[in-house]
Amino acid sequence: MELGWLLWGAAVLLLLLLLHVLMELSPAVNFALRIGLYCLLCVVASALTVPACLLVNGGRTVKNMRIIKTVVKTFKYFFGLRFEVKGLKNFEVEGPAIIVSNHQSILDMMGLMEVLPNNCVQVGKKELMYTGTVGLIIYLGGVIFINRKSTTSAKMVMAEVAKTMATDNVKVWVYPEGTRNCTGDLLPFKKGAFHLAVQAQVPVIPVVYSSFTTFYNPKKNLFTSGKIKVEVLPPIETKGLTSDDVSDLTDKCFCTMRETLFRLSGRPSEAKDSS
Ligand SMILES: CCCCCCCCCCCCCCCC(=O)SCCNC(=O)CCNC(=O)[C@H](O)C(C)(C)COP(=O)(O)OP(=O)(O)OC[C@H]1O[C@@H](n2cnc3c(N)ncnc32)[C@H](O)[C@@H]1OP(=O)(O)O
Ligand SMILES: CCCCCCCC/C=C\CCCCCCCC(=O)OC[C@@H](O)COP(=O)(O)O
Repeated sequence: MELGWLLWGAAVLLLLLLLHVLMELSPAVNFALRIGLYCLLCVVASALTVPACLLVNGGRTVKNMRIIKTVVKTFKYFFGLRFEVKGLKNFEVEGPAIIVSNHQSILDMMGLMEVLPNNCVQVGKKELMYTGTVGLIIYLGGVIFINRKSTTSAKMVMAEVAKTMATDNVKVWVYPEGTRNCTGDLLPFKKGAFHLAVQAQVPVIPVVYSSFTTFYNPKKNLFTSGKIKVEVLPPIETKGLTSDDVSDLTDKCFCTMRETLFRLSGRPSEAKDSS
């Protein structure tokens, strides 16, 4: 029996050693293992968090986001990631708001939870519902699912949100690029978030994460430890704006966020070029 355990121990040690050597030798293996670990963490942590959410809050509610946030905030230690956050006070607006931020990777869930204010749900693509335990925890957290392939149906869901966010007093977090983009720049913004803000007459709060490109690049199999600067910018008021003003509001927010992204990522000259 004792010899059996000893052999198991030796086998596990050997496996860990082999993985370590492979990770040192091959960036592709290193990248795959680190991303694999992230996905595994999400799946396992979700499986453990689902019962906690059900026991504490009974079902699908934004209150579950507090529990999810507490769990996800520990993930950064596994990957040697650090966040430097500024401007959290800008979240302290009276009542609901639309929060918009840049979206670089699935790793963004760590940055999201690092700063997520209370009573805040995200808008997510409906495909996320079918990611097993992760889909279940996202559902329980109250995420609003949209079908990106159908503008009509996405608009209907968001119009409904515009009606309920005041009564429910929730903030809504939208990634206006509409997809992940890890180029160090922003994609042109979709307008849904800004229509929502104007329809509900609530402020837009931009949040900008510095570029991941120095420590994370799937094309180059790069994923090391790193520091992410996060800035919560002052709210942009929408009181009195109408649907005719949505394009200007979108452009204004885009320019402010792009300038901030370049500043945080150490690219000040390009920020000047874009203005
Ligand atoms: C414990 C362990 C846990 C582990 C883990 C936990 C994680 C727990 C957190 C999970 C968090 C998930 C986070 C997911 C993150 C994503 O899934 S990101 C992807 C999904 N999100 C989005 O796509 C949001 C951004 N997209 C939009 O807002 C888009 O505008 C829409 C609504 C989808 C529409 O798409 P589109 O048709 O391609 O876009 P767009 O060109 O803007 O609109 C077309 C026309 O419709 C108009 N329009 C658009 N929206 C509207 C509107 N609402 N009203 C009126 N007109 C409108 C536009 O003005 C435009 O007309 P024109 O101005 O050109 O005449
Ligand atoms: C029974 C089915 C089993 C399926 C197992 C799937 C396992 C998935 C495991 C881990 C995934 C962790 C994902 C955390 C949530 C990430 C949210 C996110 O970043 O979604 C991407 C979305 O914003 C934009 O998508 P695209 O860039 O347009 O694409």
